[in-house]
Amino acid sequence: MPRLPASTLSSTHRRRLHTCCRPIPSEFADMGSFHDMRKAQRAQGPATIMAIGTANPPNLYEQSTYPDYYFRVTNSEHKQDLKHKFRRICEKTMVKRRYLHLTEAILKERPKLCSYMEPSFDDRQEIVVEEVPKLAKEAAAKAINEWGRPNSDITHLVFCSISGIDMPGADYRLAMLLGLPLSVNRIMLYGQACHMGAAMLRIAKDIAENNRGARVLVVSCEITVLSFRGPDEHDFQALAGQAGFGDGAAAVIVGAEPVQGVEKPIYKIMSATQVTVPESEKAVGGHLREVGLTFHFFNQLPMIIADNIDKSLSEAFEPLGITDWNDIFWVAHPGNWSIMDAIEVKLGLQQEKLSTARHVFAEYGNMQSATVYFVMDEVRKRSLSEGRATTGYGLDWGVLFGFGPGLTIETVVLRSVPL
Ligand SMILES: CC(C)(COP(=O)(O)OP(=O)(O)OC[C@H]1O[C@@H](n2cnc3c(N)ncnc32)[C@H](O)[C@@H]1OP(=O)(O)O)[C@@H](O)C(=O)NCCC(=O)NCCSC(=O)CC(=O)O
Repeated sequence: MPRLPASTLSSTHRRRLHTCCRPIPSEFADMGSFHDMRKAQRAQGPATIMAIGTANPPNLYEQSTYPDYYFRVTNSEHKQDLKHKFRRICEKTMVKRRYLHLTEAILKERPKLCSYMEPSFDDRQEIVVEEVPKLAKEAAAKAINEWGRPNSDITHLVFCSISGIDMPGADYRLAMLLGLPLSVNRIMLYGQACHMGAAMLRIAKDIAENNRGARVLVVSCEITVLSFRGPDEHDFQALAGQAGFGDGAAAVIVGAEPVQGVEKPIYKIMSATQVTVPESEKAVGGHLREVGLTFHFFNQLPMIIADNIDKSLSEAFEPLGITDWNDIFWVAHPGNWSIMDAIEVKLGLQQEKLSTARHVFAEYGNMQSATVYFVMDEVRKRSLSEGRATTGYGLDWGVLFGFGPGLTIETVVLRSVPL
């Protein structure tokens, strides 16, 4: 199995890499110490993000011309009033452009996807089972390339996608496409939504800190093929979904105790928590049926999120004595423009705090769980290009914030590193 050259790793690192996720070595049995065995299995430092990669399908759609495209390909040109309404909705989103897997050519081959509610699950499923692992591979390969170590050093894979459920799953297909070792420990999370970007960091943190030497490849891939559908004048929510969601994949590599001179920390994950907001089950969600995935949300979603974010932040930052949310850098899942407006007003945030989230949303749309990794990538790149002192726009502490069906709120506390 190819590994880093022996000269690159100290003997301590070599020992750590080899103890990860393997049966307890016999030397510990002789020690007779349960405590020492447990200590040896765990990492000493915090989980650290060491690489980020992103990818999109090649088909770019400008929002300004999307209503014309959408009504043409769905054979809905006769619904001119609805098209005008859709144009206004598209403008309201503030999205400028999006990448989508579906093209006119694909839709011609699969016309059921263009109807409003024709049973079409098989057509949709055939696409996503093939395409989700492929786009995920592009993002993962970029992250692994930045990381600088061989694929064979990945010990865990945590993968999420709303779509593509199959057996063996998209995690298996991705592992094969990347040539990951057969010993890699895989977790596949299907059918969740936007909060999973943050939730997977919570999972990766637990894995990295509890398995010395673990290197976790975290991957998100969202393709909107399950939810694409033609317009209907009585379904505003479906129309709003067609206007705002985009396709994208992202990957990060997480591990504790980075190998000096080989692995380059970007952010340390200091804590990660999830909370479910009571009586908010219908605030945002979806249903997977023969017609594909339908999407639902309350118009009050921005206020529900804004009303609940302060409590999560206070609990997360209380140990650090931070109470002013302008003192931290922000890696936020944007959701939609009104959600960011509501958060900004409620917390009294300076406009620059969510400007990176707004930029990603405008350039790509809502890529659900992948979006927050695009924002994280942009924050560290802008921090570098603007000559800031740290990967967090010069600040030490930051929040990676996500929300999704439940209503589920995820709060991840990040520590930046010096640039
Ligand atoms: C569609 C929107 C741009 C609308 O924004 P606004 O509400 O500010 O705009 P607005 O009030 O002026 O409404 C624009 C047009 O839509 C109409 N409209 C608004 N609400 C309506 C409703 N409930 N039913 C019918 N029509 C409605 C208005 O009358 C108007 O039409 P007219 O012009 O004819 O008067 C926004 O809601 C949006 O971006 N939604 C995208 C979906 C979404 O909310 N995603 C959340 C992501 S959740 C997430 O990220 C987590 C996850 O999914 O897990």
